[in-house]
Amino acid sequence: SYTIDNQATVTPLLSQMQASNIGQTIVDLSAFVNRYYTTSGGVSGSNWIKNKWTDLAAGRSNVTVEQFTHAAFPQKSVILTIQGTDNASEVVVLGGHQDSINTAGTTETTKAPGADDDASGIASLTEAIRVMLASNYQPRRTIKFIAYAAEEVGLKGSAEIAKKYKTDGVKVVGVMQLDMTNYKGSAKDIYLYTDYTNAAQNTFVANLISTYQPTLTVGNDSCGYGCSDHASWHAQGYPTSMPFETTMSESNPKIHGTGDTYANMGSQANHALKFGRLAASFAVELGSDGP
Ligand SMILES: N[C@H](Cc1ccc(I)cc1)C(=O)NO
Ligand SMILES: [Zn+2]
Ligand SMILES: [Zn+2]
Repeated sequence: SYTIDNQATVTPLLSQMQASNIGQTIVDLSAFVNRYYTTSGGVSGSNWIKNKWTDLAAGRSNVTVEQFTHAAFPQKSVILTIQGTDNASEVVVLGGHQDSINTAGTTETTKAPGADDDASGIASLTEAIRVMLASNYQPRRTIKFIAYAAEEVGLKGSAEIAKKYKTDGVKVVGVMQLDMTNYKGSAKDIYLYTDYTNAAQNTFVANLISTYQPTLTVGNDSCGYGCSDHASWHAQGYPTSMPFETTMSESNPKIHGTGDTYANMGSQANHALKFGRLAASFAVELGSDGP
């Protein structure tokens, strides 16, 4: 039962979140020549996220940041864990992918800034992490933020992690995927994708938006294939949601090339802020539930 009853905690967090911080993270991540899963840029991008999230976690005894080593490629996923208190065995997952790609072929020197796809998602999550940790928020459930490696080449990072969690019997109660959050290409603000996701959780996400961001408009659409890392978790039977920046037909035409830049999104992160706020409300409302 998806109750929304943590307004006293969530509302102040959302007001502390700033588009400028999200924009800076997009700029920093898209400064790597690329973040491809097999290049030095991909390895460096992973280390950048690890260091950034470690800085945010400083001084918090119940917060850890680790890199997940993948068997088949060098780029590591990054996992920040906020350990729960009295319901810690139940886990809430929020993710985005850190890798970028240039469909012309991505070598050591090929430009693939990946500002929207998916530095924007990582940046939205990072701002949610910042305010949650700065406010010393203590969840009852365990909350995990994950920057997946190797999404562009077949959801490889998330597939390995989701399979491991299933094998280990981890009770993941909900997953949110943020992949592309800053290109405002459609009429409505947030589109909840209906395939490879969970309908009941999607209704909860829509209710989070109407409760905490009532001026925003919500639509639905579908990808028709496993279009991001939520599909890896869905395959393992976990409930997922993917709030997306546009309809499928109006998606960002610049992705997977040299033009996916912060400048080409107007050098502002106002759209991504909506998704960061949605991520924070999802994390706190689900994270605050007891056993
Ligand atoms: N396939 C996805 C991009 C993508 C995802 C959803 C929609 I709608 C349009 C485009 C991808 O490249 N993820 O990194
Ligand atoms: Zn992509
Ligand atoms: Zn993507």
